[in-house]
This record gives sequence, structure tokens and C-alpha cells, in this order.
Amino acid sequence: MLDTLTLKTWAASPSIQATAALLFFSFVLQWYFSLPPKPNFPRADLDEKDWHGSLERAKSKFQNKPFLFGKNKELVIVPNYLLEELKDLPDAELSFHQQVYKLLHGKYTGLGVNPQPIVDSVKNELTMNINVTLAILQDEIRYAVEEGIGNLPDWTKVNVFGKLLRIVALASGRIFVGRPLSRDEDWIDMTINYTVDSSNAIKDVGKISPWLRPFLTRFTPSIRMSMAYRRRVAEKLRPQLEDLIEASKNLKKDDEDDHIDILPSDQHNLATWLLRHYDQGIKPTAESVADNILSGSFAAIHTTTMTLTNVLYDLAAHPEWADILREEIQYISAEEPTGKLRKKTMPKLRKLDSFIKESQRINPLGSAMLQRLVTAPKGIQLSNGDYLPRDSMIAVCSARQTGAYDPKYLSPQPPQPSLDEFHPWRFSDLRSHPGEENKHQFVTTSNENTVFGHGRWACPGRFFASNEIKTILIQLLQRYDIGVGPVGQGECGEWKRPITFCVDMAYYPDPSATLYFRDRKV
Ligand code: HEM
Repeated sequence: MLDTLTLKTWAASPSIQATAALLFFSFVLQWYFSLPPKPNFPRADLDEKDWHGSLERAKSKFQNKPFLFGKNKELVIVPNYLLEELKDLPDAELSFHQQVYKLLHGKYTGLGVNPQPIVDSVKNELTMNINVTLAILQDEIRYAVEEGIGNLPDWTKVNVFGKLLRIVALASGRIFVGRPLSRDEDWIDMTINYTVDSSNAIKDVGKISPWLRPFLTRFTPSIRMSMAYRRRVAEKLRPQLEDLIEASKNLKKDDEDDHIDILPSDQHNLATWLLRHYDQGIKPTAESVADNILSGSFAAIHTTTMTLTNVLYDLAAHPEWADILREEIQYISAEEPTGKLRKKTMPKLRKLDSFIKESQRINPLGSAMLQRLVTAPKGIQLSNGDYLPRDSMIAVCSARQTGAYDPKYLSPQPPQPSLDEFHPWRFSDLRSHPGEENKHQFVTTSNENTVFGHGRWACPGRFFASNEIKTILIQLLQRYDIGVGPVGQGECGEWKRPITFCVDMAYYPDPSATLYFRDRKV
């Protein structure tokens, strides 16, 4: 055995020290050269008080060339036309999920882990069953509007964001987990606040040095709170899922005698659809289903509410547009034998669709969309000669910055109103041209129109969102007059559309703003 004295003698030997130093440096060099090269693009100037303006200026400065943008974690902003070759690359080359996992600090927050069941069930069953869910949505939204806003014989101030958040949570909950759970106060509160609390947890992990995260995050209050949420949601869901989970344990993936099909139709909801999409060998548990439902709520509730809030702010500022929409709704509803709108009727509401899309064009969720992580071991060689090294994070500009909807991407007739202008019928006008009828819809994505992403990972919930948003708007427009001022004024004098806030690269409508509502006298 080596004694301490021998070890000390060895350590003091110059030749041993030199060999150790050599080994250490060769290890460092090896590690250094195995690191992927840094992206080699010009860096955009960033004015931290104005991220959007900085991005816009960079976009016009670098034209159709990629550039680096950001503060600590720089994104490579690639020109939109390159999406054509990037949008459908597999996860092993360009990954959405790994980027999301990284951005959400999934290792510590538990967010973004195994999202496949929720993505697949939204993409398949939720989208395919819109004819069934649309009727249920109309009932639930009628209940939610009555409960949340109710009768307003006189002009009354309404905090739109807060009211819509609850209406959207009730409507989504009805389709995600069904009644009675969807109306349970604790459940509503959890699905709404989970987004806010998770966002706090993500921010808090970001503040801790990466070396200390494995030790400190377990004591971080916001993370403990979000874990506690998930346990509470699992407890709420457990009674509903226990029998199904038990049955699914014996189910083969291609089993024709699917246990879910034996359920009564009122138990068909996202939570039960999810169970079909677990990989064989992975047994669903109430906890894992709860995680997926919370991820769905995280993806759905605030995005839908912000889109709707912007639309209402735009409508209130211009009541004359609201009247045109009411006429269209009345005309199309009159064709419905039961008075309820059906899946096949919704596409006829072209003006409504155009209005929502134009509002979203002017008010996207953020100025850089489609964030992805380059996972290809050798990086990605682009057709324009540029090279994206492994581990670089890329994104494209969204509608406000892209010159997206530049008339050159659209049909030339009729001449397009200026892109700086809010033109509510921009897209319905375009659809009035032969061959264009099914293009330019709210749910349509393209290289330039990226508010729902584009390609392999484009938002699978956008078809559901479109129907939910339209159903809520239809009921509000039929029931209330809406204005920015105390007697229903549109934009005039001191009465203006509520503002949009910008935080880094995100936009959101002022959540504390109020509009004025009054029962319509028809
Ligand atoms: C107006 C409302 C919504 C907006 C603006 C929106 C936007 C987005 C965006 C930008 C993405 C990322 C796409 C990409 O980077 O390519 C996304 C993903 C996703 N959205 Fe939505 N979304 C909305 C509503 C919904 C709803 C209602 C649901 C569920 C019912 C939903 C479920 C999802 C899911 C599951 C993903 C992840 C897709 C994947 O991992 O492949 N979204 N959404």
C-alpha cells in the first residue's frame, strides 16, 4: 500500500508534476475542440428598453441574412424564407421539444417532460372531434358568460382580461376534463394560476447559477409550489382516471377493443384521449396525466385569452366594425336549423375570421417565434451558404417584423391596404378571389405567418382555439354593446384602445384595462 510519505514524494517530483500538467492541458484542449463552434453571424445592437424596435432595425439592416440577437442567450434570427428548408427537419437535427425543455428549465421545474401524449391527443382526437366539442363549447360558454358578466342593463366597466381568463378556463376545462371537475373552483384556480406560478418557477431557476441548481432548486418556493400544484391536480383527476388507467395497463397500442370507446360519450375528453398516446411500456399514472393536462392548460389558456382580449380591444375601439360582424353572424346563424353553429358552418364566418387574424397580425404573442435548438451533431448547412453550429438556438421574426404579409407573398388583387394599418377585412378580401377561398385563414400558417409556428411543430391546438375564440366572440357580440368609453364610445378624444405591453420579446394586452359593456337593445 502507498503510504502518505511516498505520495508526497511523488507529488513533489518535477517530472510527475509536468506529466500531470500535460495531461490536464491535453484534456482541456480536447474538451475545447470538441465544443461546437459558436455561430458566426453579425451581432445586432440591442436597446434593452426596446427589444422589438431593436429587432425591427436589425431585420432591415441585415435584410435576408441571419444575425445574432439577445442579451445573455443569443438567438440566431434566420430570415423567414429559410423556414422552407428548416420547418420539417426531424428532432435529431432541429428540435422544438429540446429547446422548450431548455427554456422551461425542465430538469428542475418538471415542465416540458414527455409532452407527446398531450401533443398527439390535441392533434388527433381534439381536432377530429370539433363537431362534437363545438356544441358543448356553446353551452359552456353561455353558462360562463352568464356567470362571469351576466345582465348589464346600463353601461358598466368590465375588466376584460380577468373575465375572459375565467370564461376560457371554464370552456377549455369542459373539453379537457369534463364536468363536474371543470367547474370545481379549486380546479379553475389551479389551471389559471399554474401558468403564472410556473413562469415564476422558470424565472427563479434562471436566477440561480447552473452549478448550484441541483442543490438550491429543491428549496425554491416557486418550484415547490408548482410541484405541489401538480400533486393537487393529480389528486383531483385520480377518481376519474383510476378505472381507465387500470384498463389501459392491459391495452396493446393497436388494440381494436379500445377501452376508451366503451365510455359514455360525456366522458370523452382530453384527459381520457391522452391515455391512447402513451408509448408501450410507459404506464400512465394520475400524476403523469395531470402533468400533461397542466401542459395543455399552460399552452392553451393564456394564449387564447390574450388573443381574445386584443380582439375585444380592437372591436371596442371601432364599434362600426362590430356591427358588420353582427350582421354576418346573424346571416350565417339564420341558416342553422337548431340555432347552434356547426363545424361546417364556422368557415362561412369569413369576416370574423379575418378580423381575428388581423388583430393577431398586429398583436402577435412575441416578436421572435419558432425557437429551435440545433441538435444535428455536425450542425446544419443552409442553402444560402450559411452554417448553423450544433447547440445554436434559432428563431424567426413574427408578423410585425417580417414584412410578413408583404403584398409580394399575397395575391396582387385587390391592392393591399398599408401593412401599418389595421384593416379588418384584409384576409376576407383576399379570400374573395377565385382559388384563394381556403387560404389566408386564421389557422393558416406559412413562412411569413408564424404566430402559431409553422411546419412539423405548428400549434396543434389552433383549430380548437379558433372555434373557441369565435364562439366566445359571437356570444359577446350578440349579447352586448362594447365600447372604450363610459357610454360605449369608440376611439375618440381621451378614449383610446387599451395599450399593449412589451417585455423583452413578448407582447401582451394591458390585463388591467377596462371596457364598457351594456346589454344590447334589439
Ligand atoms: C390563440 C391561441 C394560441 C396560440 C397563439 C398558440 C400558439 C402556439 C405556438 C406559437 C406554438 C409553438 C409552435 C412552434 O414553435 O412551431 C404552440 C404550440 C402548442 N400549442 Fe398552441 N397556441 C394557442 C392555443 C392552443 C390551444 C387552445 C391548445 C390546446 C388545446 C394549444 C396546444 C399547443 C401544444 C400542445 C403545443 C406544442 C406542440 C408540440 O410540442 O409539437 N395551443 N402554440
